[in-house]
Amino acid sequence: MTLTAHALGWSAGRTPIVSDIDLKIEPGELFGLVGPNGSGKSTLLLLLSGLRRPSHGRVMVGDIDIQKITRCEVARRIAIVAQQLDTSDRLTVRETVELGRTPWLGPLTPFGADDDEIVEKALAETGIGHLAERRWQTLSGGERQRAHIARALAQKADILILDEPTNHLDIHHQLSILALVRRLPITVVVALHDLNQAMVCDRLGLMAKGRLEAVGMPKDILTAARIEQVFDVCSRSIGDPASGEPILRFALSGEEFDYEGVSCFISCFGEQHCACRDLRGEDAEPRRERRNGL
Ligand SMILES: Nc1ncnc2c1ncn2[C@@H]1O[C@H](COP(=O)(O)OP(=O)(O)OP(=O)(O)O)[C@@H](O)[C@H]1O
Repeated sequence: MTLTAHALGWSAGRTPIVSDIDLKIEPGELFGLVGPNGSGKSTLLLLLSGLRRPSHGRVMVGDIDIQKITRCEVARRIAIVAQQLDTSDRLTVRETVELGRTPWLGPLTPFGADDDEIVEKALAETGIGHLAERRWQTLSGGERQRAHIARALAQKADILILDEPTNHLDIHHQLSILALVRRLPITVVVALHDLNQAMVCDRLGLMAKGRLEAVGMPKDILTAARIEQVFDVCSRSIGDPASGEPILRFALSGEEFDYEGVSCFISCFGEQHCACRDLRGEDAEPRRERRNGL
């Protein structure tokens, strides 16, 4: 199902937080949102999910304006795992995941065997089947995160929105959640801080200062120049020795950065800006000359 933002914006009082977002996310696409802290990723995800009412513009799910349908109708189409979700209810993990079925239940459609099966599958896919009868309050941060993802999967929506789903997770669970997300035959929009993890997305949107700075293929979005401009760090892409897949390495300006066995001093600013540009492989020869001058 297509998810479209038209001239979308949200302001806190008079302060614009997210502005002028035009974006079309295609059915089945894995769309990643990257950007520095405070750039507006979570706000945009809340707007796209219908949990936050836009100050400007609109969000369409398929050809329906999400502000014009009920919360339950939105929830059948869009599931979200937002940041800092919590509950003080004395629920078990299974009961929490069962909440994902709520949009599909009604007086004539009570919780049944099909719902049980969906919940069981969501617990298994997120690797928390063994925690099903545990109380929510006894879970670790990573276990809670996986339970939230299970609840969203159980919702069986056409679009899944995830705000930093790998937060709190150890490396095994980070990779398994990302692999799961990639396998899902639905539209997924995911905010990620790890730019290497973001490389697996079909397309990326780069947020900066509340605006969508660029949208495109990961390799075209995560260029050294853009990373430097938006994140204020130097970066270079190296090939994985086994697969040849690009891996990004980062350094703060002014840090030592090992380049082809040569230790280079990097400065992102002023005269020595060129040293950083050299690391992108644009002009290796002048780099050596300039290094002498550093
Ligand atoms: N309700 C609010 N009132 C005032 N300011 C807000 C509100 N919600 C968000 N902001 C501000 O808007 C900016 C964007 O916040 P948002 O959480 O969308 O950023 P983010 O890109 O998700 O950040 P992070 O990577 O740190 O999670 C931040 O500066 C934040 O402080």
